[in-house]
Amino acid sequence: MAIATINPATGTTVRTFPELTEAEVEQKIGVAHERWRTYRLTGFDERAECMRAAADLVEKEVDHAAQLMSTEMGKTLASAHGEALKCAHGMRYYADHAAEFLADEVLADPSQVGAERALGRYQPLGVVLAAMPWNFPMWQVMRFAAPALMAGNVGLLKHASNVPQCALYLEDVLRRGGFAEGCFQALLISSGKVEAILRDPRVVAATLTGSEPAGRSVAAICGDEVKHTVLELGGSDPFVVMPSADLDRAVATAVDARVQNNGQSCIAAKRFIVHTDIYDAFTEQFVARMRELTVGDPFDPATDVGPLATEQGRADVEELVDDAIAAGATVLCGGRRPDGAGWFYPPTIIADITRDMRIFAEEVFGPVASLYRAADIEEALEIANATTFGLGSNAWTNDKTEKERFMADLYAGQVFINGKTTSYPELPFGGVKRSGYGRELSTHGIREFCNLKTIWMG
Ligand SMILES: O=CCCC(=O)O
Repeated sequence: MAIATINPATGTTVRTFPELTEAEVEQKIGVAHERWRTYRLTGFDERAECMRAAADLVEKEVDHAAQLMSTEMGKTLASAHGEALKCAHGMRYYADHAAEFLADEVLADPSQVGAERALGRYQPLGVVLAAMPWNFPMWQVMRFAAPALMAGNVGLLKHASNVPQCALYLEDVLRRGGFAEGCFQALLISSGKVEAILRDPRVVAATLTGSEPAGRSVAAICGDEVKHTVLELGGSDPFVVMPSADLDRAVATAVDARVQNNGQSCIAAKRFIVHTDIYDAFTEQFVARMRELTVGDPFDPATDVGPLATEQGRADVEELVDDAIAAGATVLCGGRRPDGAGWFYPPTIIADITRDMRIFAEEVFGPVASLYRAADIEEALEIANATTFGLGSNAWTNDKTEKERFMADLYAGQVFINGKTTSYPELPFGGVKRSGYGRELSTHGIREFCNLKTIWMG
């Protein structure tokens, strides 16, 4: 795939970028490695000062940052604004808390291990490669970069090929914030160049947010090299609605959760599992609200749902929907692409899904909701967990016992009760099963790329 800004609302190529040569990549890895040798010795205060200065710049330049995101991948301008501000919040969060999260863990009674003093110390690992996706082109990167830099690591970014300007902006804003040359570099390369980087001894670890095949490939190479990885690989999140739920709130959140980011979020609710007693009432309102949404230009404030980010992405969504229809599923709204330019796809709800349909098992990365009827909580949980993914999950109920059941038995990295699954710097983020492993954000995210060194002094 060419490295280019292609406006998904029109399909026109706005700007292309030459791919780095192998020699240029080699030079950048060298710069990163050299930089790390001194950067690792800087203190938290110095790093925090740069991080806060960069956060100030992101806030000041929020309009520009948002414009880049909407142009490159089609999210609505309002959501792009929100994403840029979320980056600034995450940057400040780690600037404020890194020292506390990475403080020495001193053994209160060192005599237990025959020492005068014993402790665990978090030290940076070195040069880390981040392979990041286009769907949250700034937030996904910054939630790696902020903790990694605050911990004393340096970063190389292999961003998705359709968001090069976002990648270059982030490199630039961190440098202008005061991070020295080489602390964070964007590599404009195709995925074919990633293996050599992962195998380079100067690159010590990798984090990837993206597809399952991409994650498998990075994990296999890093496994071969015995290098640490964190993987966040999509999901097919369940959204269970029980009879005691506040139906209006559940429906409003269902719509928002499914069409957020034009339907392209790994933690978007994708499978709506509704108790039979309220199935008809929920469905009627859900369909009505999905139909009301305005699909169009992401720069128009009236737009709720912009285009899908890539032509291939829309073709993938269409293929899953068409496969379900051909096998007997019912389309309650949407289901057909509009005529005209751009990679638009309408908010869609599909019912009567059977387990042999691809849509039952695969992640739909577009504004398409799959609807299921459950006779009781056992069946709801069974359907919810009948997936190879395990990223986020949602349950709507006001019954105390049911809340406990969902917290205990939804097999996922995150369970949100009566609310939309959302990432927060303050909470761990990650999955189980084929949604990946390791955690981003919170205290856990910053520790992922640290060597917890045991120190024993006699
Ligand atoms: O696409 C993955 C989730 C992104 C987020 O909301 O943090």
